Amino acid sequence: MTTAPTASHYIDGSYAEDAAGTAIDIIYPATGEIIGRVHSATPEMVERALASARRAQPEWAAMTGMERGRILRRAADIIRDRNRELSILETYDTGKPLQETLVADATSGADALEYFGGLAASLAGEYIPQPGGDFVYTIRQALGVCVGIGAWNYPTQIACWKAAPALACGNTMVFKPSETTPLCALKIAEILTEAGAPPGVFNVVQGLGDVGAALVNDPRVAKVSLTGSVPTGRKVYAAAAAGMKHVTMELGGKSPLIVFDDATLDDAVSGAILGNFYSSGQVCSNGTRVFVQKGIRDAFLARLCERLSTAKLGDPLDEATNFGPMVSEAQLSIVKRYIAKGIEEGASLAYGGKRQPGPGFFLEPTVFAGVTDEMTIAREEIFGPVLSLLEFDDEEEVIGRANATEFGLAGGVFTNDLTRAHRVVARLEAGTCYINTYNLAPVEAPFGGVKASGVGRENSKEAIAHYSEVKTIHVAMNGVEAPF
Ligand SMILES: NC(=O)c1ccc[n+]([C@@H]2O[C@H](COP(=O)([O-])OP(=O)(O)OC[C@H]3O[C@@H](n4cnc5c(N)ncnc54)[C@H](O)[C@@H]3O)[C@@H](O)[C@H]2O)c1
Ligand SMILES: NCCCC=O
Repeated sequence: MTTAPTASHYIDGSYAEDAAGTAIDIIYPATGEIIGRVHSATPEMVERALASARRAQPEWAAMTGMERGRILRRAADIIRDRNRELSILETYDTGKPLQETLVADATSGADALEYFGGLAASLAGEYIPQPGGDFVYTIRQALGVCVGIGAWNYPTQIACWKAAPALACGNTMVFKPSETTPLCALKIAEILTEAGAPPGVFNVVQGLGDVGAALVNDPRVAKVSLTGSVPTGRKVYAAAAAGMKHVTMELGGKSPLIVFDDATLDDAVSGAILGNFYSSGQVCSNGTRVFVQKGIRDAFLARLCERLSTAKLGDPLDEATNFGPMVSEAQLSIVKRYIAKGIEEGASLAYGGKRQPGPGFFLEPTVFAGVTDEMTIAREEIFGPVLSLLEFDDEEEVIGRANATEFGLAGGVFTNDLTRAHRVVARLEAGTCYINTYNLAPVEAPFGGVKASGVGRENSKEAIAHYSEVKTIHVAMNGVEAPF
């Protein structure tokens, strides 16, 4: 299979190139090899993409929801038919093991297109009766041209989670993938065209932050949906506010995972593994602060380390591999700096911590014990395979400590006392909570953060409100009275 893209951008229903743009190497994280190259969008490419999206939007919005939905559902079917090929591409883009990408990426993208394709026909307003037979009705209208900006950890999923609700509502989109993972969104654009989306409905341009900023600042853009870090979120939110644009902000986290001493030990350890080491720890909602009640702390740590010793690091394209490399040398360096900081500040390295010799950006799954709330590794998002284990005595204490962060993306509780579980999650300051499980994100359920972790929700019926607006129409049936 060839991984090099046909061209850098996808505009107005076909691939487009402008070699004048700065070259961006595409690096396979498992080997460090350059497997392709794209060019950052020049101002001319940005203009072409936005003009195309603007041109296409009224006609796309004028189609019935049924017609738009049919195209999205056809795209979902094509994605499912090509799941293996798309999963391999996702693995080349990100380094995530094929074992994972086969079930979590293109499939999740297909779920979004299928779900919002199904909803499209039912997007309707309300009829509101008024005295004397007058009435009000509302209609739900598209916003216009939307911009999607992606992070590098889930390139297929992020493109689809943004495109599917946007397009279902009658918007068009210009999507800018992360410069680290430029491949997958191009395939989604190609598939949408194959499924029948008219030219300009979904466009992809490559580039770094400057290209993202050019899109966000353009007056033709009505909405911006960003998946990225909190610092980038602050910049993009501010730029969007200047243009009074709608936003969805899916940002970073430092989520708590609370394990009470009555939890089923192996389930709690499974939750901690899913919440720290899936995708080599590069998941926004990860429960990286694992609070374990004192009575089971030693047993928990021993079992966690025992199970980590069975992780299979290696060639991500080998389906037996279940732990891949970090996405880039740069991200690996960031994480290594955090590991050094953890040691320097007195946390005890209980497992891993080392880069794997050889090519690629492999870092061992890493566990710190004896972590305290003030340590850097307990406060900042690391975005790598580093779990911090903290101890606690009681419920009240742990809720206070769990919430003592600027982030609010997710949170989890493991306990067999379900009354306590519901009581605790009700008080966690987080957009998504888990009881006796962790890190699920089905398309039917809202996903997003509170506090600095974000604004708005992706997925579920909630996302419709973030990609459309309601128009209110008052109708008089009995003439009009006026004071003079
Ligand atoms: N909440 C979520 O759903 C979610 C999901 C995945 C990742 N994330 C977060 O993403 C981060 C990791 O991804 P990253 O390193 O790619 O994030 P990042 O913030 O560095 O970049 C995200 C995107 O924003 C673009 N960008 C940068 N500066 C910009 C600007 N001024 N204007 C417009 N666009 C700009 C980048 O080119 C990239 O496409 C982590 O913090 C992680 O938690 C959040
Ligand atoms: N599978 C959900 C991932 C979202 C954040 O990284």
